[in-house]
Amino acid sequence: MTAAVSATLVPALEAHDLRFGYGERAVFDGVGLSVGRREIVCLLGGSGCGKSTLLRTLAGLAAPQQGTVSFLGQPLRAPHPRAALVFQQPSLLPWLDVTANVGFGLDFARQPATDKATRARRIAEAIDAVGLTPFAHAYPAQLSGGQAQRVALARALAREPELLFADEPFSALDAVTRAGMQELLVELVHRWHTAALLVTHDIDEAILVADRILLLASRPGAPGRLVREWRVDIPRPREQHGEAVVRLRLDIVAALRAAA
Ligand SMILES: Nc1ncnc2c1ncn2[C@@H]1O[C@H](COP(=O)(O)OP(=O)(O)OP(=O)(O)O)[C@@H](O)[C@H]1O
Repeated sequence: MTAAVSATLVPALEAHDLRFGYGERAVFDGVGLSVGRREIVCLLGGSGCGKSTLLRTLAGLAAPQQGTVSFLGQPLRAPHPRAALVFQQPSLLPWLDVTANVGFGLDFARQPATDKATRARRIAEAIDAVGLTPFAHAYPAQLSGGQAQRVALARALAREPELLFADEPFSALDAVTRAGMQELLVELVHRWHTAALLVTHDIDEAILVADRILLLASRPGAPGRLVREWRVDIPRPREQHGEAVVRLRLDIVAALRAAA
């Protein structure tokens, strides 16, 4: 087998037996998962079960007290330059316009150096992909919440990541904007040939977006654990009221109740 072929078999992300806690209290324990190349995995769970903490640990922002995380087959001990993050708040710099905010994503520590032309191309392509070319020189205060989150997405994509970590990226948006952003995310992940790990508490969002759903749940006082997994083979675009979607939603609701 050639090196190129074997490299494609290495998952984007792999974690084994992870534990993280504050003091004596474990937030999650015994967590193992993987995200394949170009795969969209949703980490679904109720409020407070440890989703964000797990995402931070998987992204190298928090060190696990037990277990290992590998990114592209290598142990991960700090945020990886080929990974990008999007959070609930777009966290744009108010004194920079859209182009400069997207470019800022290329200036983070440990990003590979890019020449001026490549940098400009990557920024322009990412802004175009999220439909904001007419706003390329607008400032954050001139953007709607949905547009600001598009800039955050463009800032992540301009880095050409192997894996996009997203923590409830659309939960602050209205329902219509949110539906559009979910479709856009799937389209961009496919177009950029990246993988994505999306944290959400929204069952419908997980079903509409994911290739695979992992359910994280915790009983009161107990650490969060991955309790179920679903492969979502429903063809896209997925209809919210389609038979397969409704059936999967019922199954997830039942699993959430059983885990509570
Ligand atoms: N800095 C901290 N110190 C102590 N406990 C914390 C800290 N950060 C989070 N926690 C606790 O860890 C648990 C998991 O929090 P986390 O934010 O990961 O959950 P979540 O599933 O993402 O919740 P939500 O969906 O409401 O954002 C919660 O009980 C929270 O109170």
